Amino acid sequence: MTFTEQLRQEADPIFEAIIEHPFVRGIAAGNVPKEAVKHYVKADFEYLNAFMHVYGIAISKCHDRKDMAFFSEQINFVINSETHPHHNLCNYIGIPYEALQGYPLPPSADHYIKHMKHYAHEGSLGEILAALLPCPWTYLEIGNRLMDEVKPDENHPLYEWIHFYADGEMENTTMKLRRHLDSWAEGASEREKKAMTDAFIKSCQLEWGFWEMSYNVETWDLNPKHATSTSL
Ligand SMILES: Cc1ncc(CN)c(N)n1
Repeated sequence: MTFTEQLRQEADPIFEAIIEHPFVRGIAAGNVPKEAVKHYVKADFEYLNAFMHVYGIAISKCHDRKDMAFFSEQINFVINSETHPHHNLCNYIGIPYEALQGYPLPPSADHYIKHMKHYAHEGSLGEILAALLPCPWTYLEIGNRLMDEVKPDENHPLYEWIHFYADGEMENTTMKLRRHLDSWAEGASEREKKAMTDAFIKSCQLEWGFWEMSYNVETWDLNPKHATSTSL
């Protein structure tokens, strides 16, 4: 079994919990509460900005141009393509995309980006890859599962969202990250493999937490101004 196959096996209950999450079930049924979608898009716009920052830091740790090219293509993909599913969600709730940008992150999303940035600043390239991988991998599995289950046609309000994540490009990104991490793991010590596993499992849990945060429209409980600054 490869290292990433072992990670996937260990994280299986979390992947299943994500697929069964009420927000994801709402995407399948085309009836997610609109407030939850609005909360999700606001947080996800900032989350993807942080994700690109982490890719940028990963580039600074690469020695090989092929690796640099991979991370820079991923930044390009987020900027130029991953806006499509956001536009689909914005059309669904009838709010312009621009109106949902620049908001401070709710606690669970704030935790997730700080977790990734921790590995970006303190970790090896392998630990960064492990922290990043659940982002495309969980969405790829959501997309594939919903395609199989729902077989949405163009009348489904979230057809484009589902198609986007079930598409070959997501598979491509996930496979490239997996191959990279598998080859890193071959030369890693037991201590580093444990750290990579920890980074991966926590990112999976934080993916679940992101859906939960959106569905429950999570906010900071005590709300003085300083507690809500974006801190990116
Ligand atoms: C929180 C989160 N995780 C993953 C993805 C898919 N790139 C996303 N858009 N947002």
